[in-house]
Amino acid sequence: MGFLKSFFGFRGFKIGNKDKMTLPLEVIILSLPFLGFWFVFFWFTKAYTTPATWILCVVTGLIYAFGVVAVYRQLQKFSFFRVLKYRRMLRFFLEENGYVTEKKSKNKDAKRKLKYVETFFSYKDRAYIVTFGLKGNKHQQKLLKISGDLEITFSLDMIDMIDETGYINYKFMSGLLDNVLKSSEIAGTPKGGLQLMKDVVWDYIGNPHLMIAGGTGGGKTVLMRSMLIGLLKYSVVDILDPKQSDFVPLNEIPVLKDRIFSETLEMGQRLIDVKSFMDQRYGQMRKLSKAKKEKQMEAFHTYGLKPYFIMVDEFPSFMSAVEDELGFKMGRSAEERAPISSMEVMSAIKQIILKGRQAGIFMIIATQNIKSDDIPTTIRDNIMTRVTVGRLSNTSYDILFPNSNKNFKYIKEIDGRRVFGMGYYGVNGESPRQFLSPQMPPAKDFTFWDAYEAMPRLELETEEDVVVSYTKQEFAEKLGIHPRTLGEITKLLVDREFELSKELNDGDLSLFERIVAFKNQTKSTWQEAVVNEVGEKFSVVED
Ligand SMILES: Nc1ncnc2c1ncn2[C@@H]1O[C@H](COP(=O)(O)OP(=O)(O)OP(=O)(O)O)[C@@H](O)[C@H]1O
Repeated sequence: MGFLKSFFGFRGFKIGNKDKMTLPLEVIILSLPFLGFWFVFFWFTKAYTTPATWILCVVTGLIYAFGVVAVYRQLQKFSFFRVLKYRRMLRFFLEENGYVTEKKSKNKDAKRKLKYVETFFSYKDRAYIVTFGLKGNKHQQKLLKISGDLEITFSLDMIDMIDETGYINYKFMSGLLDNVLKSSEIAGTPKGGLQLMKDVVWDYIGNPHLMIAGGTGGGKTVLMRSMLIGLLKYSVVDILDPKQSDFVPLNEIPVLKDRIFSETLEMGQRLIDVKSFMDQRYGQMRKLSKAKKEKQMEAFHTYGLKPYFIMVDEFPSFMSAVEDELGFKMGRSAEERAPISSMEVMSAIKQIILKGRQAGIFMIIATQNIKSDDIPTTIRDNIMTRVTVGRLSNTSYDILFPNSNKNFKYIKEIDGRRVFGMGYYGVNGESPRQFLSPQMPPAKDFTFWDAYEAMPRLELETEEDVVVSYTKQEFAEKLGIHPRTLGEITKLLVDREFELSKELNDGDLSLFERIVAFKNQTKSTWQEAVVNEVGEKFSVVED
C-alpha cells in the first residue's frame, strides 16, 4: 500500500455509493449455505407442493436468521468486517451532514446520484485512518474540524492528525482495554521513558514534567502510586503531600524513608534544596563534559546520573499553604517570619520546571479541577505532559489541552466493564488521546505497600560517586590505540580473570596506560604487556 501510495498516489478505495452494498452482500453470503441447502433439497426431492416442507423451510429460515445475526456480530471482531462497517457509517455520516454534491444528469427522471467529498478509510497497525481530500473544496474549513464528530460517530479515540499537501488524515485508535497495564507492571528507563500503557510512554526528557488532573475519586493517587512502582526501580523520588493523607504513611518504607514531606515549611525547604542540588548537578555535569572534551554538554544520563522526581499532590492547595504560611504579611515581626519565604519557594519551583530537564530533575504535580489562576502560567506552560483521570470540568480540559477540538467525555464503563482512571493523555499543544490508568490488581494479589517494601533504596550521586565513563571509541582515543586493539587488551585481561568496570572509566585508565607504555617501550606483544601488569592469572595470589 505504501508503495502504491508513493508511486501512484493510491490511497485505497474512496467512500461512495458502493459502501451501501456491503451489508446486503454480507447477509447474502452468510445466507448462502441455507439457500444452497434448500435449493438442492427441492431440486432432488421436487417437494415444492408439500406444505409441510415449506413450513419446515420457513421455520428453519427464521432460526437461521438468528444465527446470521449472531455470526454477523462475531465477525465484527475481525478487522476486515469492522472496516466494512465503519465505511458504511462514514458514508452515512457524509451524506447526512452534507459532505456530498448531487451528480447532474440530463435525464430528469433518472435516480438522484450523490458524489461524496473525497474520503478514504484504511486500517493499519490497529489504527483506523480517515483521509479527506481538501484541495480547496467548499468543505475544507469544516473538514479541518471534523475529528470530534467522527469520534462520536465511531466511538473511537482520535490519537493523531496528520497534514499532507491537499489531504488531512485523522488517526483513530481502538482497543483501549487491550493496551492497559497493571499497576505492578509499570516500568521505565533512566533514559526517559516511563510506560503508562502498552502504547503510551511518558518521554520525560522530551516532554518534561507531568501534570495529573482529576476530580475527587478519579484515580490520581492510584496513578501516582503506580508510577512510583516504575520510577523507584531506577530513580529517586521525593513526595510532597500537603493533605498529609495518601503518601505520609509510606514514610516508614525504606525506599521512601525521609523522602515524604508534609509540613509547609519542610516542603518549601525541600524545593529550595532540590534547586540547589540541581545547580550542583549542573556543575558536576560541566566537569564531566569537560573531561570528555565534549563540544556540548549532554543530558544527565550520559554521565551515569539517575533521574530525580519530585511529586507534589494537590499542588494548588500546596501553593496556597506556602502563600499563607511563608508569604509576606504586614505586621509580622522578624521572629514570627518563617526562615524561608514564599518567593524563594516559587522561584525554586520555576527554576526546576525551566531548567530541570537536562539535569534529570522532573516534577509531577497533581491537582483536582483546575482554574486559570490556580497555577502560574510560567509553571503551567512548561509542564509539557498532561494526564487526566476521572471526571473533570470543561474549564480544566480547556486549560490542559488548549485548542483541542475533542469532545471530552467521562467514561466509567467500557464494553460493560467498570473501569477506573479513565481520562486523556497528551503533550501541551498537541491533540490528546484517550488514556486508561494502570489498573490496581485486587488486594489479595497485590498491595503498593508490599511492592515498595521489596524495592531497594537508590541514592542520588554525590560528587565523589561521579566518575567519568567512556565509550570504547572514546577510551581508545584517550590511549591513542585502535578500538580493536582495546578489545584485544580487554579480552586478555578478562581471560586472566581481571575484573573491569562495566563502563570503562577514569579508574581503569592508568592500568591501560601502563600496558600501552610497556608494549611501546619493550616492543613486546600485547599478551606479554598484560601479563606483566596482572600476571598469568590475576586472581591467583603469588608468594
Ligand atoms: N487505576 C485504578 N485501578 C483500580 N481502582 C482504581 C484505580 N483508580 C482509582 N481506583 C478506585 O477509585 C478509588 C479512588 O481513587 P483515588 O484515591 O486514586 O482517587 P483520587 O483522584 O486520588 O481522589 P482524591 O482527589 O479524593 O484524593 C480508589 O480507592 C480505587 O478503589
